[in-house]
Amino acid sequence: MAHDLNSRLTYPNTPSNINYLYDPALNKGTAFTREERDALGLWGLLPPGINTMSEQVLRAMGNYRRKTSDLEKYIFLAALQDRNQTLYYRVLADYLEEMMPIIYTPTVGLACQEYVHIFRRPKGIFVSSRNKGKFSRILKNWPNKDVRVIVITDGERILGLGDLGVAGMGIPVGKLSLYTACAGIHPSWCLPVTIDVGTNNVKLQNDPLYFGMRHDRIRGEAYDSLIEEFIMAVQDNFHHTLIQFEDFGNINAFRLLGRYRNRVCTFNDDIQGTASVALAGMYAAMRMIGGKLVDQKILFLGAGEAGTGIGDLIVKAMMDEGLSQEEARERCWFTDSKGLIVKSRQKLAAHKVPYAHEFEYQADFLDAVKALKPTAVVGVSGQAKAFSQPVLEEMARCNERPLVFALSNPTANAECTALEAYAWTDGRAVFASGSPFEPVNLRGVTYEPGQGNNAYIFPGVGLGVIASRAKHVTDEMFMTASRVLAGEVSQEDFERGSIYPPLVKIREVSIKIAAAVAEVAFDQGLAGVPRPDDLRDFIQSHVYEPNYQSYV
Ligand SMILES: O=C([O-])CC(=O)C(=O)O
Ligand SMILES: [Mg+2]
Repeated sequence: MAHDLNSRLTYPNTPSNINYLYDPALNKGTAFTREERDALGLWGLLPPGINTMSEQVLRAMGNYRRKTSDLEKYIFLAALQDRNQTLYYRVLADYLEEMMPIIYTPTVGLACQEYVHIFRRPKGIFVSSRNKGKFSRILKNWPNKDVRVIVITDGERILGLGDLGVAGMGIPVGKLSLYTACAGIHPSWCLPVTIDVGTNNVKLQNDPLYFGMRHDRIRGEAYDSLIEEFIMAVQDNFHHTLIQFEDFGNINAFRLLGRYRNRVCTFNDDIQGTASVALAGMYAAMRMIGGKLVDQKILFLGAGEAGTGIGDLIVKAMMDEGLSQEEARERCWFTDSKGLIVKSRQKLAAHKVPYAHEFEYQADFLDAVKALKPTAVVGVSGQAKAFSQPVLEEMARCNERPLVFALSNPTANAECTALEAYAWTDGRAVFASGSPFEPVNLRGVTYEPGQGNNAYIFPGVGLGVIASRAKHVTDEMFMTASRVLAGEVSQEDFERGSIYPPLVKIREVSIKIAAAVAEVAFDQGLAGVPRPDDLRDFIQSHVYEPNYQSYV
């Protein structure tokens, strides 16, 4: 079956000779064999010599490393994806650690900010307020009919960078590259989507090169009906398609998740994927330093999607360990832009209410840390440097091993750097960040903290859901993914200061997560296929390897 998948021709019609060179899904460049050149009429359209894929990788890497800025590297890889998809995924698979910070956070953030300036070719599908009533027809314009996973954004909250309108498209594109690179989801199954409902970013609206809708963001019923139309258009056109919501604003994200999670196959990565990777970090930290999850007192900086998502999943995990919901919630505390969330605060958004405890209000984060003495601080605010020296020193004063998760993205938005986390806690912090940091050397000790990024979660969860054809994506699937991920962290990882496995293992880990998630789908009666005898084999049979197919 694996062979079938990897040798499958994805072209809908019979391609002409030139399509073999210009369709990125078909192109092999100088690697077309003699026999293929004979059969497809390619002689003369290529230099006469024939390269192996390894030689092509060598050339691509030479060109990649010649680029002197990260943005240029991003543009190079985007162009490689546009011309030779197989080689692009080969290079990603072979050099994932090196390329992850380019195709993903932090550089993808910069690429979105510069999107309308660096734009070459469109990737994915754009629907906008202009196309209202025609979404289903627009999806028919997409050449691949077997779409299994969509990542959609409306560009309102791109990483910690805010409203980037249609320029948010870089995010679905990047996430789906990771679906293929990390979990071997076939590229032809992947569809990035941006729904352009306008932007409130005045700078973009006034940029002469901006090519999104220049009106303010549509809100209320008009907005909801565009989303509804899109969700229905997906059901009309494709079967069993997972829809991942990405980087929507808080004002919409929770409501949409609530509305669709039991109707279609969907999840919100910023709420649920981030929650799952953070919970995995907590589980791994408990293995590393001893202690129990239920004994933690967690203070979140930021009460948006990530914060609430993490809080809710941690509460479930604590309930698994015997606490009541009430008791579990009492171990999670939140601050937002107005300070500590407590009972006496007026007009709290619905998702914050369960965490409004009886306590003295604190306007300032440092004061909240001093008053509460948390065992963990989790930064999900997008506010660079909010874990200041006094905050981290206070954490180190009341904890032998304070947990410090600076999860905001990209790197420049992290609540503290790795160096700050170690330097201001005498090297005792258990640190994780959403975006990558270089290893830190402090007084002769080297720390290589892990990346607590949802990239460890969504590709594997997605593969498990796609393979099992699960009807819905459940919290149990994310909790299972957290346990599997935490279990993959080795003693060696702990010794270098990491509570996540190294990125080189991400493919192997994603496949384990996928098998465990599929198991949950079968156990919960949500699967759309019969339970296979060997789950591992079954998952493996859905995994794409970036090798050239033979055309003769
Ligand atoms: O994309 C990432 O690196 C993680 C994420 O979902 C976000 O920050 O919005
Ligand atoms: Mg996101």
